[in-house]
Amino acid sequence: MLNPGVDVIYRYFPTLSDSQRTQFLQLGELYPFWNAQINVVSRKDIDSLYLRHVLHSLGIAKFIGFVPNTRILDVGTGGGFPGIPLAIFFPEVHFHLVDSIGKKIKVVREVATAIGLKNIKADHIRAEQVDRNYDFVVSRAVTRLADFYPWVRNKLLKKDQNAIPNGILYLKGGDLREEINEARLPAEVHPLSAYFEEDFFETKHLVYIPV
Ligand SMILES: C[S@@+](CC[C@H](N)C(=O)[O-])C[C@H]1O[C@@H](n2cnc3c(N)ncnc32)[C@H](O)[C@@H]1O
Repeated sequence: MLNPGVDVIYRYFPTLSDSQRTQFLQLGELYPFWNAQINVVSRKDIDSLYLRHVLHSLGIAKFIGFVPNTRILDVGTGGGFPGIPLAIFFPEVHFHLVDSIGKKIKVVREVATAIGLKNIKADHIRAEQVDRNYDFVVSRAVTRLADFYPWVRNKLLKKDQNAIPNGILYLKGGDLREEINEARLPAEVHPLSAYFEEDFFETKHLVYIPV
């Protein structure tokens, strides 16, 4: 099957504005360009950018519609996933993208500047060193939940302003039971196959941990 292009994003999110559609379209040129210089997405995956990276990141937007001025930390964002697709989707929400590898943050900044994203700040810093507070922490494929949770549990604001309590929204593949049991957390697991019909999502989940 041919790898889907930006149309897969337009199809699952039919109410995007013209400027959002343009921004998503621009990602299709920017990521192959930057990825050839600084590896942020596995090279075999770059042809499936929209399905495996952009749409996957937007699984979070199917689960929750953040209210304006929500503050979100993306831990271990790499080249900007899930933070950049979410920042395009939620232009009135503030995103802080961090990664411990500086050259990945360079790619995030270059992409954000090129598409005119104003609602993100990207910093080369380890998650453990971030000293601000947020409504939600988002992340994809960084480390096991048992290790991840201690990095971020003190960074969540007590006061909720969204439809669900503040917490962690973690995109994960594979069998999660062992990991969730190990972390001993009150995690909810939401299969992304409930939102997206492509085979890729059969094994993909969104883990929500209210804090
Ligand atoms: C497998 S990559 C995933 C990148 C991105 N989230 C994605 O899904 O494409 C994991 C990333 O987490 C970053 N990372 C690992 N530990 C970190 C920490 N303690 N603080 C910040 N970033 C970290 C790594 O530098 C790497 O870029």
